[in-house]
Amino acid sequence: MPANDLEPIPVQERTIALVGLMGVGKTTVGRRLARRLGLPFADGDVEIEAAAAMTVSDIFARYGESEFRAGEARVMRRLLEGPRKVVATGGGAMLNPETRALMKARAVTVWMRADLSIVAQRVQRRDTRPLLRGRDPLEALGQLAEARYPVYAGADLVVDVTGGAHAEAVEAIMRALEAHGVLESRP
Ligand SMILES: Nc1ncnc2c1ncn2[C@@H]1O[C@H](COP(=O)(O)OP(=O)(O)OP(=O)(O)O)[C@@H](O)[C@H]1O
Ligand SMILES: O=C(O)C1=C[C@@H](O)[C@@H](O)[C@H](O)C1
Ligand SMILES: [Mg+2]
Repeated sequence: MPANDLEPIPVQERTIALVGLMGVGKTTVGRRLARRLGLPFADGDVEIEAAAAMTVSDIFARYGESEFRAGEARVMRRLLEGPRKVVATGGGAMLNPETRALMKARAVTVWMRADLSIVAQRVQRRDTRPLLRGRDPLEALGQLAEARYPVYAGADLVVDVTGGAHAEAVEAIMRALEAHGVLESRP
């Protein structure tokens, strides 16, 4: 069904979709946020890996990025059409126009934004990101930021998560969700 045919849903019933660059904390913060909200958690990359029975790196290596993106769009559709949850999206998921349209209809999108220097340090911990492999992380992330920030900027909420611990990022997102009317006000 095209995204436009889906009934718009109230903000309090929407899935919370975290978007932003690789390494900004979508997975690790998203899992904690879901626990805090008492919602299920799903990770786009994990779901793609489960569907393909291979790692993101292997999908890129064997089939190329465009196949990965097609699979990513299918997984995002399933996650966004399903019950309310917190979703950590893959860093490139929001670039797909269909996924964006579904997000608009079904989710509250939260752009997690952090200084590139911090993100560059974090992504060096694991070599699981094919778009960064063999490249200077700060330079590669800078190029991705240039191309993607205008897209991420279309998110419903922008939360700066620079520097702090995971718990601080969760708090910052909770405050933004509250201000947006997604959560009941807390005392
Ligand atoms: N606020 C934070 N404080 C400390 N470490 C963090 C914070 N956010 C993320 N990290 C660490 O940075 C690394 C990358 O985080 P994470 O995997 O959650 O990012 P991601 O946005 O899901 O990236 P990807 O798009 O590659 O899946 C992890 O080692 C994580 O523990
Ligand atoms: O930013 C991206 O394009 C990517 C981010 C990761 O989450 C993975 O989806 C993959 O490594 C591609
Ligand atoms: Mg992740």
